[in-house]
Amino acid sequence: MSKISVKNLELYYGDNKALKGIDIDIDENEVTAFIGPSGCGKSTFLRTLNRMNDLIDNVKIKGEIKIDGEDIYKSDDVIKLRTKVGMVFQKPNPFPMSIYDNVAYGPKVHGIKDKTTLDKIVQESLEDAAIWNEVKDRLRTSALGLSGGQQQRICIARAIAMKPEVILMDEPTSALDPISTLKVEELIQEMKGKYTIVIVTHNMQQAARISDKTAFFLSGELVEFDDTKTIFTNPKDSRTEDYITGRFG
Ligand SMILES: Nc1ncnc2c1ncn2[C@@H]1O[C@H](COP(=O)(O)OP(=O)(O)OP(=O)(O)O)[C@@H](O)[C@H]1O
Repeated sequence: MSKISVKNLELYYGDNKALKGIDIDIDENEVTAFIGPSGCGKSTFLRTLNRMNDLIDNVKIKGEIKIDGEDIYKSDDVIKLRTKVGMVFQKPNPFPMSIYDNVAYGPKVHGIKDKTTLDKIVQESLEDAAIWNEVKDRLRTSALGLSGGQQQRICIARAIAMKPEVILMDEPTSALDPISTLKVEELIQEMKGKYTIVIVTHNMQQAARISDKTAFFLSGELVEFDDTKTIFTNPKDSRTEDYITGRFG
């Protein structure tokens, strides 16, 4: 079933047309990967899905994005949208506070004060982010003392604590070493089924390993979107084939 439905989406930064009419349906509880060369609009498109581009000056957006049938640009409740559609960034960016407070932060801002409830949310989120066992004895120490890979899983736990339905990830492993990358990839695999995950990656092997569907972007256009297996073994468009075989990009 499609969770996110995008029709003829165009985005301009000033006069620069960065997205040129994107049409895509993203299925629920799957991992969808966005690939393509630098500057093709992957991150821009990802950010439209929870209106992060609203924060950038001079951005104009046309077209339609529906999540669960609701046009997200027609609603004024951006806070509600960003609760439903969480985000994990390229560089792990934990807040300079304890591990516990990082994860409890969002729920607290949303008015949850009861300690037992917060304890439960923190534990469940850290468990879901596959990092509970590594940090359960040091919840009150600073998240900044963790390794980069652990910090990224704390950031994923922080996103999970808001009980999102969709999680957007912008190159979540590009700043991590291979072992941490593997852990985050395994985590993404475990998370699907429960969450709709959309991930931008420069790493084609990663897209092939973890995603169900892959979208290939080029110069602001969505060139091809299909099952990951098809994209990597039998693409229909010659530009997709050129890219995945390393002929450019
Ligand atoms: N904040 C911004 N202001 C103006 N132009 C921008 C901004 N962000 C991106 N762009 C432009 O939009 C186009 C698409 O950029 P975007 O970052 O979405 O591509 P990308 O595929 O994610 O690239 P990369 O893989 O290098 O991150 C580029 O031409 C870029 O210069």
